[in-house]
Amino acid sequence: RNHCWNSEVSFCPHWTPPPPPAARATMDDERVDSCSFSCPHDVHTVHLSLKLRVHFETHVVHGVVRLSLLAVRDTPSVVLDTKGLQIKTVTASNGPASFSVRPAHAALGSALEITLSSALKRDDTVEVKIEYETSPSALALQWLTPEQTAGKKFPYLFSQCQAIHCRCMVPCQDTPSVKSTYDAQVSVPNGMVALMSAIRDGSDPDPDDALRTVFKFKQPVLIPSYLLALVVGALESRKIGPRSYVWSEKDMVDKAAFEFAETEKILQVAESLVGKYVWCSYDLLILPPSFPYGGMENPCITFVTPTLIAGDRSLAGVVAHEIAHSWTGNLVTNNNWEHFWLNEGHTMYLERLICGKMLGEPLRQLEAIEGWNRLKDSVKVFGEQNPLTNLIPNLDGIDPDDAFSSVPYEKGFGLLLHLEQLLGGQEVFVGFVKSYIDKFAYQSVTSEDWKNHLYEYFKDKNHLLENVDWKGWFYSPGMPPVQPKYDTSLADACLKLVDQWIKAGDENLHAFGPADLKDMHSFQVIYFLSELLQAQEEQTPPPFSLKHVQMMQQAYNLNDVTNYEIRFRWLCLCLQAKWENAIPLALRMVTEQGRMKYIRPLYRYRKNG
Ligand SMILES: CC/C=C\C/C=C\C[C@@H](O)/C=C/C=C/C=C\[C@@H](O)CCCC(=O)O
Ligand SMILES: [Zn+2]
Repeated sequence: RNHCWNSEVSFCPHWTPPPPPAARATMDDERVDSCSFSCPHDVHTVHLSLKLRVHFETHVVHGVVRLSLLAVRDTPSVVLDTKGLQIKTVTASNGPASFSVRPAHAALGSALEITLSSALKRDDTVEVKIEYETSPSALALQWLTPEQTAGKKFPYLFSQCQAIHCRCMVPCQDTPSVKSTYDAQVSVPNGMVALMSAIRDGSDPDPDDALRTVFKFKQPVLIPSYLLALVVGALESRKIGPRSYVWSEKDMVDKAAFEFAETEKILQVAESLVGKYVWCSYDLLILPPSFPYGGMENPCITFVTPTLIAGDRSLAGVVAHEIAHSWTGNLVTNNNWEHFWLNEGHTMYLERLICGKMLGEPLRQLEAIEGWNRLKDSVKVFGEQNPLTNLIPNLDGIDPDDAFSSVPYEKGFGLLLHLEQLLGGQEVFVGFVKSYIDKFAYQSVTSEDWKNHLYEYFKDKNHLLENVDWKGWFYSPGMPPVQPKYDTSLADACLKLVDQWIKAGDENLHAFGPADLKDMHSFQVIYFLSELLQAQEEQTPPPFSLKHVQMMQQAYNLNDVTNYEIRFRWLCLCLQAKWENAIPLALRMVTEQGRMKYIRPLYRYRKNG
């Protein structure tokens, strides 16, 4: 049941990766990535070859990286991104090289400038080899002691490179405007397994240390640096489909295999919408509870939070999201982080299309309605005049982590749903999305590239596109200029129950009971609570009293619900109504897992008293 790592050495034996595109013409305008010091106008990293040794005793990764570089114009030097790295040696294949590490920027780290002995002419190639060490405080790397793991016997390490943390792990061009293939060898203590965002390519005893094992990987598909990923731990696997395994520590792996058993079906639905999956394998890694996100779309192995394990597969929508990223984000990539909505808005759109195909269109519509509430929450937290609520924000001098919110996801989705309704419906608009993916696959694009293709694809409907308030959608803060229309057939029952609760006086709260929710899908319960929260925060005075919350617990026993999406909204409602009994439950939720989507809002209630 637990396959031997080596027995899957050639997991994709007959798979030939797609040919990379012809190198895109050098960008005419000096479009820069304000989050990177590297110079994509000078050179492009075509391939990285990594040799990493993971040292748990010091929380350091020792690395040797060989960067294969292609000059896209004449240049005497190469500039890479680093953060907290100790650069030991730098050599170049075209002769002696010197290097200097520039003073550090708080968020962006330090530029590593490499001066070559002979300048590069356009189309020249050169290999630069760098020996370095990471810092124990590298933001990209989360180290766990054995006590912090489920098994308690081995330590654990996982990476999170999106958006600009790869530079803490490898000196590189840490910008999504550059895409490279990679191969890697990772040496770890015996008894532990290393996995990367790549195809597994076997493992061998470490020739330099009998107490270590070397795991090998290859990623022949072009990826941006933020999709480089590494995990090392006492990992086991279970096969869940012809091209998929789940990986986790022993105690979680069987539950994960059940929870994500529909992965292959989701992959096939996605392929039916937007074409062939080019990454060969699709595995899922269930991380320890401290993982800060619902999922991260690392190629070949999506990283997910254990909070998705609801026991009834009801939270697999995140897996649909991460699978969708195999096309939007990982194949067609935002050129820089100001165009992040291209990654996330299209992926939300595909995620909800998959939901509609698998669970029915009414549920896609309900997810869309709930998403509008998510967008309202983010606009409220940032402030409706905050330029970070623009769909395309200016990130000069801003750390992308500080700009992160539901805006690129839900304002981006809202624009695409609006265009679907404007331009002829779902089947028509999915045709555009597939055409956008086919045109820009393996490339990095801006919103201008996307918009030009939209106008080209719908050349007979440009009169409709001319009426779209592009400035309002792209470059204005706050809520969008237009709200899409929705099929409210599933939402209506939720809104009716909300209305009943809000209108019920304290004296007749006994009218409510478990039958109210019995026939509701979990998405409807989530939306019911979401709407109650909206009412609490939008109405003065808040319509939901402490008595209401206490009676709702009596009617529905939501304290015992384990579905994190429901539990999170319920505890927010309890804290909003200042029910002190909820405080220990909320403290348990913010300490037993690290997903920021849940932790940040719950702590805001503490701050607001
Ligand atoms: C305008 C913002 C521009 C760039 C931000 C990019 C990355 C921010 C960095 O914090 C990384 C984010 C990673 C997100 C990963 C998964 C999310 O899709 C899920 C988030 C919500 C959840 O937990 O489900
Ligand atoms: Zn995403």
